[in-house]
Formats: sequence, C-alpha cells, structure tokens
Amino acid sequence: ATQHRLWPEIDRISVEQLRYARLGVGEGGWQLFAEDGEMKMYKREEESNGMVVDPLKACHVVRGVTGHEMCHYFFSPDVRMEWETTVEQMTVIEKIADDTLVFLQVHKRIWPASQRDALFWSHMRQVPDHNDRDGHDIWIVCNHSTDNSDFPQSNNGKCVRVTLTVCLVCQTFIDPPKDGAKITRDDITCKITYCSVVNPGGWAPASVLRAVYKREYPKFLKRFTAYVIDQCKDKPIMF
Ligand SMILES: CCCCCc1ccc(-c2ccc(S(=O)(=O)CCO)cc2)cc1/C=C\c1ccccn1
Repeated sequence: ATQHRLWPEIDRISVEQLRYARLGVGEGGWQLFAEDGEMKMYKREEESNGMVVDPLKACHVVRGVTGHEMCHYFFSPDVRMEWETTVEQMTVIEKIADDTLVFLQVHKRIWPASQRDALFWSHMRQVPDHNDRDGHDIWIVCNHSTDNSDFPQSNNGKCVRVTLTVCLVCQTFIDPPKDGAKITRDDITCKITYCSVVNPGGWAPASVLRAVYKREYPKFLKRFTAYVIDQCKDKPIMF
C-alpha cells in the first residue's frame, strides 16, 4: 500500500520526541514546579512572539501496570472522555492506521481566555530498548498538531486553534518473581516521561496560562495514571 502523506512527518516527530523525552532534566533550564510522591513536573519558561509556550516534562513511576497498558489507554479514543476532564468534545476525524489516528478536540473554555480546540495526529509505537539491560520495551504515544482542510481553524470563529506536540514515553521494568513463578502486577513497574509543548494559538494572558498549566498538568497526570491502574487491576497483564 502506498504510505499516507503524513507518514514521513509522523515517523520523524516520533523518533525526535522519544530522544527528547529520554534527555534528563539536569541540563536545559528545567525547573521543578510540582511534586507528588514519585511524580515530578518540570517546566521551562519560554515565549513565542509574546505567547507563553512553556515546555513541560513530567517524570513518574507507576507500580502494577506496563508501558503498553499506559500507552494503550492514553491512545484509545473510546476511553478518552473517562479521564480527560478538560475536553468538551472529541472526534476521530481520520484513521490513518490501527496505531495512528487524527483527533479533533474542543477543550473547555478557561476564563478569561477564549475557548480552544486542537487538531492532531496521534501515533503509538513500540521501540525495542536494546541499550537498557534490565529495561524492557519502550512504548510511546506521540501527539502532534496537523492541518485538515475539512476542519479549518476557528470554525465559525468559536475556537482558537492551539498547536501542540505531546509524547508519553513508558518503559516497563519487571522484578522477576522467585524461581519461575508467574509474573503478577506486584512485580511490574512503569517509568513514565510525559512531555508537552502547547502554543495557545491566540493571545492569552501569561499569568492565566501559567496558572492553568500549574493547576491542570499535575491533576491530569495523576488522574490519568489512577485511571489506568483502576482499569488494569482485574485484567490480565498486557506486556
Ligand atoms: C487558555 C487555555 C489554553 C490551553 C487549552 C488547552 C489546550 C490543549 C490541551 C491539551 C492537553 C493535553 C493533551 S494530550 O496530552 O495530548 C491528551 C489528549 O487530550 C492535548 C491537549 C489542554 C488545554 C487546557 C487545559 C489543560 C492544560 C494542561 C493540561 C491539561 N489540561
């Protein structure tokens, strides 16, 4: 089959985002702005022609689920509205492949800014992780804004379109149980790196945006990881 016109970009951005996620937060001016148990959230304060576009990097360790499970639920359109509280409306406008969809999401208006929507492709892939001895495969979901002539920006002037690049990179660690016993969820740990850069599209007060991110990102990651743990607890392990 001939490849989809977006495939070269999807492949390039996914590879680039995996590399970016695996860079530590030691260098590059990351500042810790939220901490909750194993979850640590860092940001860099950046503006692009007067608009706040602060990159975010969150690191978290979740016990009892695999990276495949984390990415499966993050990618799945069917369950998105169960954990994503800032989304008012979500549509899959194109299915490029089983592991690659195009989403249109209208986000709830955050006063006093105008309402936003986001149109992005979402791609999930497994990356063999040869260089980590005890680490297992890495699973990644990458979301990146794209254009679609059927869904032009600011539909009837209602929403301002944001541009975003997001990646969720998950690595599974298994603590092998005693002499060949069956692996249970108690033996599994998932190391997560969530990176996001959201350009608000139209002007929004820096103070409002920074307050939104400071409040919403920790909530978002805590809620999402709790959702996956709850969904997986009585199901067979998806390695
Ligand atoms: C003035 C407000 C401008 C921001 C509005 C906004 C735009 C985009 C997004 C957003 C956040 C996470 C993703 S994702 O990780 O790909 C998962 C799929 O939904 C995609 C989009 C959110 C929000 C608004 C709130 C907000 C901001 C951070 C964190 C959580 N909510």
